[in-house]
Amino acid sequence: VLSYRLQLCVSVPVAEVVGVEEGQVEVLPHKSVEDTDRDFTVFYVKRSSSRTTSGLLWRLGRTQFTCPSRVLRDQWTKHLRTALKTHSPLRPHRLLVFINPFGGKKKGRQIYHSLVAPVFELAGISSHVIVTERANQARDHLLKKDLTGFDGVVCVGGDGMFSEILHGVIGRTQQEAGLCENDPAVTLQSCPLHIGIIPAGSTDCVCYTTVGVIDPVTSSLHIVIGDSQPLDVCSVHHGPGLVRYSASLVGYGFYGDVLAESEKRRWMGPFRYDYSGAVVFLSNRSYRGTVQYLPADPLMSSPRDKTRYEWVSVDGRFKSVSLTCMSSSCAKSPLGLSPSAHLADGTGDLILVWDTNPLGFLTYLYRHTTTQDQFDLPFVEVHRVKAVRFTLAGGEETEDSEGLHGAMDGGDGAYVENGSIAGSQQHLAAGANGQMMTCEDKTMSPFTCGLCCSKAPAVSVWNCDGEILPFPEICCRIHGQLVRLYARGIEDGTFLKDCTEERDECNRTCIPPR
Ligand SMILES: Nc1ncnc2c1ncn2[C@@H]1O[C@H](COP(=O)(O)OP(=O)(O)OP(=O)(O)O)[C@@H](O)[C@H]1O
Repeated sequence: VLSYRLQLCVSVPVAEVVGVEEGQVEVLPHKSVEDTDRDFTVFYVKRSSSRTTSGLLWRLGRTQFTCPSRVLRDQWTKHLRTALKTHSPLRPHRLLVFINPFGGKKKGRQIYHSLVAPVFELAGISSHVIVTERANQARDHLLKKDLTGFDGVVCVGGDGMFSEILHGVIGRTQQEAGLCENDPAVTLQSCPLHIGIIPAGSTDCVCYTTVGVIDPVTSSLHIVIGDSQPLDVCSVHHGPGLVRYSASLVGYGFYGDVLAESEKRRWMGPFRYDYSGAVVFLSNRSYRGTVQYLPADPLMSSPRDKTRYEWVSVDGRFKSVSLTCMSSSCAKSPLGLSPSAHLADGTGDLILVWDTNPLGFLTYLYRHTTTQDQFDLPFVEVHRVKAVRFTLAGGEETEDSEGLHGAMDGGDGAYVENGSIAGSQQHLAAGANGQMMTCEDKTMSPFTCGLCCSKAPAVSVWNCDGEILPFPEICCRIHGQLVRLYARGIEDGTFLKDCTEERDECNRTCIPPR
């Protein structure tokens, strides 16, 4: 606990002290040092509530101390630095930083050098910075190059850039562990490298969901103090192989169509999403399909309780089928696609929106922008799941997920590694081991045509974290806590609400005991 002589008292947990410097020092917005013999400056995390977002903005707080002598000053700085090392073992020392210079408003480089690098330098972090020259450069680097000595990887960019780094970090870990990523039944190894996200994209959904604000300084402070937030990841498989990993949204129907439309209109910039959303909404499409899901444990289960978790199958016509491992919130939808989804409980939320009339679907979409419950509608259902499989209606089966079924309907409800991809599919079709629900009664007769297209397509595409998957038949498995982010989830800001002085310009910090 630090205190100083004026009436003001600032309490800072050691874990939130960013650095200690001799002299009277300023770091942001510009570095200045007045080197005096008896002074030292302590930098720490200072919170302030954001009027526009749910999370708390973090700022670099700064307090100067004057000691009676230089000897005493040196004792203070030495002891404080030792305390930081002892109390914060997860603080990174060396980071690999990838900057996408073309993400969002193309300000990645500027954001990093003016707001983030000074904070890293203050915290004594050495960084190796790579400004990417092409898509997938960061992923390839992580898969192939020597990563010895790095504690973490920092992504300066948006969700697409984060996805690249996610694929690189997961792929590298499985390579080194000798595990086959193609087999959905294999339990993947969690990744030792932490990932930090400095938001510099268009949507920055993963950053918003895991930190609560889109703010480079807040994110850089989470990195330097070594915060650690585990994250579930979904692997998406098609045929005999892995297609992609997803941290936020795997969506078919509406969300797939919006992405496909917006890709055609890249020239419009970020506005293309709103425009494409309107076009797809007006085209009023819905798609037939069969969704099979493995429900998550309803209550805490024991590996010895011999409970069988059975696949559930639903068949019908859907406006959208979405699977998300996190709430997937963003500035436009502050509570997100599934507001109570957990970041790291090993489950995903499956949201089925049955075919309905346009007004009903508009209500569903609109509720994402408000605090109203978007699941409290008769044509929407949501399930907490461990795995999902989607096939086109008509009974054509693909071979992709038979291994998953075989491995995952085992007696203790746990995943069982099973090298063979064969043979356990029949029980689903026959309904012997799963529940088959045909929900024609929930399904409205199809709208064949909307305002914007003359002929409704029979099949949509999947939107996997902003990438189009052109094949409809996929199976997905949630991998609990596969990666770790330098974050801590969204902090509760209610304790700041009563403090009228805690604004950006305020020098005080009010921190409740943790
Ligand atoms: N140097 C580069 N040139 C072209 N594309 C790149 C480069 N570096 C990265 N990319 C690719 O650009 C894509 C988009 O980048 P990014 O996610 O950073 O920005 P965004 O699309 O504006 O933001 P968001 O994904 O949050 O909407 C990523 O899929 C990434 O693979």
